[in-house]
Amino acid sequence: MPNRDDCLQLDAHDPLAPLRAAFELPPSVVYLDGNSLGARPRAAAARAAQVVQQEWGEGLIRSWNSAGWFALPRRLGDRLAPLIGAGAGEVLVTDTTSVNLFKLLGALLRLQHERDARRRVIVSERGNFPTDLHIAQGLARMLRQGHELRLVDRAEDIPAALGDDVAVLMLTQVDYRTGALHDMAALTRLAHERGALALWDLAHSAGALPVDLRGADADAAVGCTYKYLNGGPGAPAFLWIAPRWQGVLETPLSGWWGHAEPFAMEPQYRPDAGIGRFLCGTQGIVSQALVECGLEVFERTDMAAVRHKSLALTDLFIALVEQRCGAHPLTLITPRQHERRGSQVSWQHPQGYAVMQALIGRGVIGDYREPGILRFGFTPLYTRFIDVWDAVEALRAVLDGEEWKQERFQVRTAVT
Ligand SMILES: Cc1ncc(COP(=O)(O)O)c(C=O)c1O
Ligand SMILES: Nc1c(O)cccc1C(=O)C[C@H](N)C(=O)O
Repeated sequence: MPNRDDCLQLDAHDPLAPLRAAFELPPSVVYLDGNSLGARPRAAAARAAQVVQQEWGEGLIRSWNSAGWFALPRRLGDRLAPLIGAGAGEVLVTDTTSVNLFKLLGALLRLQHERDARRRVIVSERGNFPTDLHIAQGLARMLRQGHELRLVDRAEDIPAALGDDVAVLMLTQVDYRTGALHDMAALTRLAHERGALALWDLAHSAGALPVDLRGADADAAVGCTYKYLNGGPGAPAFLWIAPRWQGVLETPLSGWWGHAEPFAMEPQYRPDAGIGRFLCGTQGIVSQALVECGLEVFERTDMAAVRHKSLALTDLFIALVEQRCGAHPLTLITPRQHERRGSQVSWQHPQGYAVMQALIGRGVIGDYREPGILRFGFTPLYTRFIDVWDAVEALRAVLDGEEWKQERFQVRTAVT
């Protein structure tokens, strides 16, 4: 079993180690929550100042053209595309993940309705991130055509749920609670064999592991930029549409930014021929601009190297927790098999909330999800092997010393 010096050696030989300098991280903190909010790229502060002072302050309205503001959602989409196995002109950075889900699910349901109106079921997992399910529920209610959500409790039950009434299989590739990774290609193939379309949420996979949307033959996808892509709090999300559906799918949010000629100011909506039709209205440019700082860092490595380190970090974390905290009631809920694991590790503990607060009190930042889940995200661009060691030592101290029993660690905050 590795010791602290071994971890330092692993860092010394890590080809990704130099990338940590691209991020601002407090020296006293071990940050293991990049699966919720990624760390700040150092370049983001200067970029924000440039947008606010020069582009907005001096350029004023001219900056929509001269600073490329109007083109940002497409330009960022093209820059993000290689990370998710997409091509140029197939991705937009825009709106939120929830809103993009609404647009794409609405578009896919409409397409299926035209092909076979009996297909009115959306299949997903009960454990999917709540917003995905809420958006589907809201759409189904709004459409008033008898659409419904069919939820399975276990991934093994997905095939049986894909009956001939299914319109869309809507899944999140990496589960936000357990970190379990779906086989996107196999499930998409199965959906297609059954006549359904496949819509993927990449919130916990984009920037965390190699994603191949085209290779998997997926139909559409959404994802966040504020997690592993380090775009900043509330940074705009992204959406992808398969080449075969470009110019075919219609957005239910037909706003002027998606018009073929926004500045023709026509009263009649006429969609852009390509991905642009999935824009809706004016974008938050300060937030958009910062996404670029996160994407730039990925251009200094490749996703195979990121995945290699991610698995090494999560393997080490699992092994050390089992060895050094083995006397405590911690249950691993993340799959051990590499092909089934994203870039996070989750443990269930009867006092999970208080344990996480005590850990944060020691400067080791993960987060907590119901029921009783301690969640640790590993971002290979900036997480070191020594961070893994120090996090496990802090967890051991919290558990051995029963620090979590302190009153202050029982207080529930709004965001956990
Ligand atoms: C799988 C998944 N989808 C969507 C979201 C969030 O969507 P939004 O950015 O619209 O709040 C999250 C996390 O917040 C998530 O984990
Ligand atoms: N989107 C978040 C937010 O608005 C506030 C706090 C956390 C988040 C998150 O991203 C949570 C995250 N999607 C999760 O997996 O739980």
